[in-house]
Amino acid sequence: MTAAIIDGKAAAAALREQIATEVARLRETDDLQPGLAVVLVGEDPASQVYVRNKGRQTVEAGMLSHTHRLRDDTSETELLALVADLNADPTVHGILVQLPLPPQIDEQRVICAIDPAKDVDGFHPLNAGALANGDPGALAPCTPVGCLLLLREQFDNDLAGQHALVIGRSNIVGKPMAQLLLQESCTVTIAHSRTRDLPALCRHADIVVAAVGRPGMVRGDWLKPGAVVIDVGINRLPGEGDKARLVGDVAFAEAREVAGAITPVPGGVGPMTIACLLRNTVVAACRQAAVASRLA
Ligand SMILES: NC(=O)C1=CN([C@@H]2O[C@H](COP(=O)(O)OP(=O)(O)OC[C@H]3O[C@@H](n4cnc5c(N)ncnc54)[C@H](OP(=O)(O)O)[C@@H]3O)[C@@H](O)[C@H]2O)C=CC1
Ligand SMILES: Nc1nc(=O)c2c([nH]1)NC[C@@H]1CN(c3ccc(C(=O)N[C@@H](CCC(=O)O)C(=O)O)cc3)C=[N+]21
Repeated sequence: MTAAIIDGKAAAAALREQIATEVARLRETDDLQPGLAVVLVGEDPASQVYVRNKGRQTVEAGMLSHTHRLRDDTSETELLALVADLNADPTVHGILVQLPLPPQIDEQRVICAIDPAKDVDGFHPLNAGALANGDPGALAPCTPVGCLLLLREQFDNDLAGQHALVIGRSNIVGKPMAQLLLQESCTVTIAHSRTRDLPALCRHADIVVAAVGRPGMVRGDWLKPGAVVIDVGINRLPGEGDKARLVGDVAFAEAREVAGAITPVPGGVGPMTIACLLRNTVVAACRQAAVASRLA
């Protein structure tokens, strides 16, 4: 079997189209222009690319984009002061502080300082708790929501009863992914670095979401034939000349021979993450302005 390739780039473009339509309507009828502030501390090249793409796509959707670039040696106090300013700024409806942060800054303290209503990453404990409670209004983390939208499309919106294996248990991807799949009535297994016999677990899974950060870790012969594979991993390997080559956490060529459908890297989950960030920003803006949204 050769797997269908799940086109995240196209799905993300379609979602951004819907978002742009909704933003145009909000600006016209409610005089509301959703605004997203992105804060980048330091100069990690991958983060720079990501932050640039976000800024561009925010503007293309008709929204306001505020980008704050801070030095690598920024103190926690300085960053918390900026977050407080953004919390108080009525033109900012969504705040994203790019992770990871340099070691002198306590990430949890910064995440907790963001107004939960503006926490479009869905990382604040209040939003994480709302997601765990199954609150449909929770602002949920963008990457797992993007994965879920791709999965729903594969399963005609009915994931009930599917065996889902999530590899990785971070607060950003693995844990919220598991919560969302559970909410869809999947039977969910969460694997991590201490999991025993991951290949055997994987062979039982109808859905595999790999969010590990290890290039090509999930092998073709780990997969149940026909499984749907969502590859969250973004790993940069040395490529031709000084260009990096992006690869996922799944050995793509092998997996393609066994899986029913698989996301590529790049062009899979990554573009969906940004589209979902824009969507969360519109939803957050509508709530802050007490205006009905047609997106949520
Ligand atoms: N496409 C996108 O939009 C995004 C992509 N990413 C990418 O996804 C990947 C994961 O990101 P993130 O969740 O932040 O990463 P973390 O490093 O925070 O988490 C990695 C997880 O993988 C687990 N793990 C590590 N080694 C193994 C192993 N050998 N077997 C099983 N599990 C293992 C770890 O287990 P333990 O907890 O035991 O240490 C941990 O839970 C990265 O490549 C990242 O770049 C991230 C965010 C967005
Ligand atoms: N507060 C916070 N929120 C995040 O959501 C967050 C973060 N910090 N830190 C870093 C990770 C990583 N992440 C990506 C998003 C999009 C692509 C993406 O668009 N990738 C393109 C390729 C882009 C390229 O060429 O580098 C693709 O996969 O096709 C990648 C990675 C969000 N993250």
